[in-house]
Amino acid sequence: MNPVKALENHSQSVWLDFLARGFVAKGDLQKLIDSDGVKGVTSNPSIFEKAIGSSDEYDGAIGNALKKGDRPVAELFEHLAVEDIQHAADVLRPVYDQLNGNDGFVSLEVSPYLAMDTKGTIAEAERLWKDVSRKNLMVKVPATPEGLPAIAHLIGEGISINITLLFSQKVYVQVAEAYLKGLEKYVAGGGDPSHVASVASFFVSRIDSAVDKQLDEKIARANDPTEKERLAALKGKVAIANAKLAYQEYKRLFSGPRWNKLAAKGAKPQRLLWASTGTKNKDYRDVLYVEELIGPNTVNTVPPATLDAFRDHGKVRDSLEENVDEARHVLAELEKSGISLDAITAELVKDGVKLFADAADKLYGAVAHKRATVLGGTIDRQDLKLGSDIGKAVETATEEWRLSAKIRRLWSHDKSVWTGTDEDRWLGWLNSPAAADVADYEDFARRVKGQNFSDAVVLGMGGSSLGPEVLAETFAKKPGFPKLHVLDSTDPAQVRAMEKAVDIAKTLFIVSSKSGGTTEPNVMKDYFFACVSKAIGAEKAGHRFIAVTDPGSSLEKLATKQGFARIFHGDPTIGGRYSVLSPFGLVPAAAAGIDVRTLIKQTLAMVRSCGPDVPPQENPGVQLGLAMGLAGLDGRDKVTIVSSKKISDFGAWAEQLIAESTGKEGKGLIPIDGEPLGEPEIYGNDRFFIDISTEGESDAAHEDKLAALEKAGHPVVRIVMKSVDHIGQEFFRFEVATAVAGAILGINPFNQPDVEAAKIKTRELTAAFEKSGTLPPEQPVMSTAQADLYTDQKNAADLRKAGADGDLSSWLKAHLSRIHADDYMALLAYIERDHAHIDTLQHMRLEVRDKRHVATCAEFGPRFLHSTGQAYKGGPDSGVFLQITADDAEDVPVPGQKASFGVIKAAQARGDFDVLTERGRRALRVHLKGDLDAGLKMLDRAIVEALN
Ligand SMILES: O=P(O)(O)OC[C@H]1O[C@](O)(CO)[C@@H](O)[C@@H]1O
Ligand SMILES: O=C[C@H](O)[C@H](O)COP(=O)(O)O
Repeated sequence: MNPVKALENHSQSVWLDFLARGFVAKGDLQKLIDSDGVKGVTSNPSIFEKAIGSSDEYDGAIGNALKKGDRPVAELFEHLAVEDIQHAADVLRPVYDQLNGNDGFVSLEVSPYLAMDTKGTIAEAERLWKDVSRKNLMVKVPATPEGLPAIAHLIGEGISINITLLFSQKVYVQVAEAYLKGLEKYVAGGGDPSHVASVASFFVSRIDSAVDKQLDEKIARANDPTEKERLAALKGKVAIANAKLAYQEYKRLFSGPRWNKLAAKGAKPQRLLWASTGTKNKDYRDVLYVEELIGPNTVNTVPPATLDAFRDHGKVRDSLEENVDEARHVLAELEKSGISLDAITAELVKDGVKLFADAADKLYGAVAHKRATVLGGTIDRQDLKLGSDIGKAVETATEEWRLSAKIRRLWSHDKSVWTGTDEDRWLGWLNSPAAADVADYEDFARRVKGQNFSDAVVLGMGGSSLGPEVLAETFAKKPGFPKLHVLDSTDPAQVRAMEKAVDIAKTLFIVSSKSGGTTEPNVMKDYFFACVSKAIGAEKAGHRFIAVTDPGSSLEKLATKQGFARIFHGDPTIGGRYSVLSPFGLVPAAAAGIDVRTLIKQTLAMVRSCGPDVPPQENPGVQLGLAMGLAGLDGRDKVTIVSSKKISDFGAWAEQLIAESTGKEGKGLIPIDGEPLGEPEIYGNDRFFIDISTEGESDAAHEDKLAALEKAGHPVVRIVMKSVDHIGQEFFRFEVATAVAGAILGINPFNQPDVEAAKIKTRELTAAFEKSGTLPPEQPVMSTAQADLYTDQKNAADLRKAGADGDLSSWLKAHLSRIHADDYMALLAYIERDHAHIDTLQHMRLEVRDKRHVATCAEFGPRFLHSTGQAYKGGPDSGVFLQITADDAEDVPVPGQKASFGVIKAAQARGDFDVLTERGRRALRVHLKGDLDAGLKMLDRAIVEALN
């Protein structure tokens, strides 16, 4: 008789420790049921990894599943696994029915990532039970300390459970106890226990592998030949002895009054299942762990090779209760040898969880890769060319992130990914795209359209303005919708320019401030509220205003009082710079007629690509973040963003995200936005390039330049967006990347401690103004008819030492001579941000870059204060700053207060400058007098001269 089939005569069931789609579909499982009497199937993450991850068997199924809609990688895997388990369960169903539900089971394991999470295990097991929806399913739960209560709970709900990763007799008793407790609860609740089944998967061969290793070490060290022999005699014996004794416990546990009471109600004993029965040591018989463990009411789940071997040459006898005393002796001998089986089994549980988690990582990585391949251009491409040093560092960190589950921890709001301060409170952005109330945005958009507004103006700063600005600059005006503008300045000329650019009587104002307390949006609101009141009457003015603010803010109160048309609430667990995919970006988007539904849909593809279930290696956000962070630690901390024409404003948003998030505690990344791409010679070794464009935009000349940079040893990241409609994908990718880079740099990427310092100084100055009507006097270090120069004593002394004397040129020369390799130079201009001024500043910065081979920034105040300003003050001390202020040709009053826009701007510039110099930064302020354009030209010439 077929030895496998013969096991039936010994009341032992054989299950198959294997599963694959084709194997079931082609009828191979059925054949084993028919010929060998196989009565069940077990799966585990390693089995699925081999089936799905290491073959192309499932590629078609993955493609089909994705045709019905994209989904997270874990869900995609689960979809395939559930289908496989259902197919196998259906093939085994006749066995189940024939044996009255006593056999014919298929097992599916909960995620190994949940092995230390009771609640998570319960939720997942319940979900799998429901999704598979087959009576002959067993959900596998590990026998970890956290798994045990989950087992009792799930059995208590009538769910059949296979307890896995069980190695020790002591834990086995706890497992049986959990089963009994669960059954008692189920029965007490009126459940019929005859529908509940359970097996305790007692692992065998892994024990021998671990014990033999220690025995071999002891044998090698022992001098006494008798001792060597005694130790050698234990090899290959312990696992079987351990299992035999567990079976004795089984007999005890499933007899006696407590059990009889349950049995009387129809409960089935929880059978011991011998798992891990494939022989690992080639010196042992390949059927060892089957032959020696044959006994009634047990199961042996065997891998296909062991099944074949046993069919071929297995010997069947009732072996399980043979030599039980000998088994005790083997374990006592082991103890005597100083080898602790308890320690080994405890280690094996941990190791088992890790092995299955490793397999799951590999599996999820493979599924993520297949998903990305099927979706193709739906997900924006990213190509990292990092060079060997940074490349290797990223590889090492990728493995470290995988091993320490950091991306899953990041998604589960674990602050220990960063500094352990309060980062867990600032992660709402991870879910904001999925949580977006698209229907509400669409309704809002319809209402806006219905009112025939000519313009919509966002009044806000930093995170509240830069995202909307990217949208306004990237998307063309939509027919029927207002043109979107953004105002983020206190410069009087800029405020007036906006007033002139729009038709006040037909404009919608969106006042955006998370805190509600930021000075700029409040004064801008006061100004335009007065303008609108004048144009259409005070009582109607509120109808033209919308507020976007966090619940309970002062802005919300004011908006309610002034009768704003609508108040959208932000999420207080999202910081400003991470808020673009929340109402702060989506309200302006909807107002401008941008298709929010499509924007969110496209974004979610990247959210899934960066998900907790996508291992670091395949996770584009993690890869970019590791590269940015590690390059930064390697001295390449100038993240140079090269945005193509169609998304030219993207860098302005990314700049805030990167600088305000990472630039603190003397560390951080300095984003460089707006420098056109140059030849390799003009760059120092402190650069990290990110080239971002939409498909088809790049040309050969641009590609050659990037290739030359790569060749010169600069790390270059290329991101190609399918179209501008994918902008949300880039917002999300960069948010994840920045959070990851923050972890690498060891800072809290969600606070902005140094911005506050400048705000305090500004408040002091404006308060002084409100009292006295003037700002406190200041003393220039040099004064001419065209310009005054200001700085603190320390800077002045240093500059004088470096040759600064009576003229502007000498001061500038001295200042610019302080720029050294790997420094950056930043122009901080508190003037109107218009095309002409942007061009002038560009000319100045490029002169500095090309002559000094350093990174440059051209920023406008006060907007950069809410953006890169954090890094300039709190980041690495490698900045050389030239602040530019000017007389305002025309000042603009702020209704209801003494301080005008011009005064506020002046106070902001001084507050900023004071903090820079207090922090010992190299800073000089030039105040241009008279005509601004003439002054700028003069300064431009002076800079060129100073550089030559
Ligand atoms: O939305 P709020 O609260 O007005 O803040 C605007 C900006 O100011 C900052 O807090 C910095 O000052 C940014 O982080 C933020 O995006
Ligand atoms: O339930 C089955 C177990 O997961 C399997 O038997 C483990 O076997 P291994 O030790 O060969 O990995």
